[in-house]
Amino acid sequence: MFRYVARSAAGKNLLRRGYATESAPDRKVAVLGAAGGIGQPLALLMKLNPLVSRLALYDIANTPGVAADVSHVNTRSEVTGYVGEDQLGQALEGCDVVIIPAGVPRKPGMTRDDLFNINAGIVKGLCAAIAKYCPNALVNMISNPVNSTVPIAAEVFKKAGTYDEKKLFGVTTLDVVRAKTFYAGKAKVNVADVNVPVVGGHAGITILPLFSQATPKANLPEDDIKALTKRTQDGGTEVVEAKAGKGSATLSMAYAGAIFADACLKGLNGVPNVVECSFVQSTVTELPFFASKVRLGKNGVEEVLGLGPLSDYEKEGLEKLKPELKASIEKGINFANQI
Ligand SMILES: NC(=O)C1=CN([C@@H]2O[C@H](COP(=O)(O)OP(=O)(O)OC[C@H]3O[C@@H](n4cnc5c(N)ncnc54)[C@H](O)[C@@H]3O)[C@@H](O)[C@H]2O)C=CC1
Ligand SMILES: O=C([O-])CC(=O)C(=O)O
Repeated sequence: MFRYVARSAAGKNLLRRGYATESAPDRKVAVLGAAGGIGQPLALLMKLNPLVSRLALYDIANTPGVAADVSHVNTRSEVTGYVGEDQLGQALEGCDVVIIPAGVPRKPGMTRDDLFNINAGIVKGLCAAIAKYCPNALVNMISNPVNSTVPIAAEVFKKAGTYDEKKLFGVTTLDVVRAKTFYAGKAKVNVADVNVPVVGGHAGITILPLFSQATPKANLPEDDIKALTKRTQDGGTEVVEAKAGKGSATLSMAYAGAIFADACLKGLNGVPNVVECSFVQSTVTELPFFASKVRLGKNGVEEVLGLGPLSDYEKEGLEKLKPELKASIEKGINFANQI
């Protein structure tokens, strides 16, 4: 375990002095996979978040350097690096939010499901440790394929007797981030004003942006909506191809992961009306997990919001995505339950 807390000559803890946000409650956040492409910038962004008081950075390698580096940033949280399975329990103990970007990323030509064989086992192991060391934490699952890793996590928690459907989230915020950016460009509106819900799941056609509900309204022609939908669905592949074998989205994902974790922390702290899209246990459709708008509160999910009115094109997209999403969910459940 590596703890990096700046101390004055008198031994006073400098990182805990003089910040206006110190009245915010103590909140411990862990990043599992913190030395990776997403993990490093995400660690930095969480270090910048004044709602975090303790930041635990865990990976199977290279966390001491990342933790030392991030710990020098003069913000509220105390940073501790943990490396290797022996230190996973300490990293998790007392956590309010656990963010999981651990696992392998895609290379060109791969689907997210091609990552299943490696990442399913990684997620299963990490979730077993969460059940043991911080069963009440909100879990933000980034590792792909999210459509399967979230159901795996749910099964692991059920087996451990700790499952609370209000506390498990598949992070689909990057789909929303992309939909907002692409819509703003096409509609020529200020991107900061844009809202677009994205529902379904987090792979290919299971990603369903609801541009009919986008604000500010722009009345874009149907062809533009179709092109925006396709670009949002293929956003991850666009990055994978541009990186040409060096991985998938990391910087935009860290940004998206930081937005979602911040929303979770605000909900825990009692900030009213915090709403983000996320892949959660759901009764919005007949599928057991589904991404939609979710209101976050003191216990995690406060309310899973419905889809709202859909255009005919979106209704068609919704029916088309269901078989693939159902199969990915079942694949995760079956994996977690095999002996
Ligand atoms: N939900 C989403 O929107 C997105 C998800 N992803 C997914 O996030 C995952 C990570 O991507 P990158 O950071 O680019 O990969 P990366 O390979 O750069 O980093 C992954 C990190 O996980 C660590 N790791 C591996 N096994 C571990 C274990 N058992 N415990 C803790 N750490 C472990 C590795 O040591 C490495 O540092 C991938 O599965 C990728 O597909 C990526 C972008 C967007
Ligand atoms: O496409 C990938 O493999 C990574 C990812 O999930 C995304 O960027 O949306």
